[in-house]
Amino acid sequence: MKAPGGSDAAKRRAGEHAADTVSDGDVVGLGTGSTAAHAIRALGRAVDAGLDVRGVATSYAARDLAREVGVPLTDLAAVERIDVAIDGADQVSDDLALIKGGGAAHAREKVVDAAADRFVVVADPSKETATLDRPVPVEVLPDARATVRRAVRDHGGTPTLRTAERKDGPVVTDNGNLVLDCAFGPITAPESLATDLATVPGVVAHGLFVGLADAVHVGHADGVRVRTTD
Ligand SMILES: O=C[C@H](O)[C@H](O)[C@H](O)COP(=O)(O)O
Repeated sequence: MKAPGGSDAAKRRAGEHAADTVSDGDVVGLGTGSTAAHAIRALGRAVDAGLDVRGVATSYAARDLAREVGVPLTDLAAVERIDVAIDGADQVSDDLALIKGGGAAHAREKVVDAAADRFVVVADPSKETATLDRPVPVEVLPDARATVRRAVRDHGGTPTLRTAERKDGPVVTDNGNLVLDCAFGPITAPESLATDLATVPGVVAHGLFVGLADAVHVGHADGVRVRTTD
């Protein structure tokens, strides 16, 4: 479930600004979505100009784009740590908690973003909010969808199975699983909800990213504002 789109120019400024922080020799987590795509394209140009990096893709889409623009890739399964991850978000709260997974890529994104020494979020101002309140994407094992639905309701949420737009039936993730978009209203305690959802059997990964982001680069008409937790 995608957030209503912000300005592409703002996304591009944020993506390019974050790509500029990558150093020679870095292993770089390549996020998914329209904002992270600008960072991948900027990295491709930097590689053309001589930057030596290896990318770790968070989805088929990120991998295909990296190949297209010439960012050399390594496998997620082959790396133990990542120098910097650059990734988008569907919502960013005042204290840099995130909702991710609008493109159903949050399971691999969480592995990559959490493994990064520096996790940089790229966003446009439409993603900023005081309190997270969008539905939380929850990737589930297909056979666990009914039991997970019940558990989400027990935690006060309203789950909706994500359906595909140009295919009949549900969205199937890059990992072969399904996604429940779970509405909780305003999320005043994201850390405890994150723990509750992570412990439900059958949940592969959810889209609440709490305490992971080191910085958020927000693109504006006149430049980029960098937000940190400090
Ligand atoms: O699953 C998708 C990801 O979490 C994206 O990073 C997120 O949906 C933001 O995408 P966009 O930059 O296109 O708004």
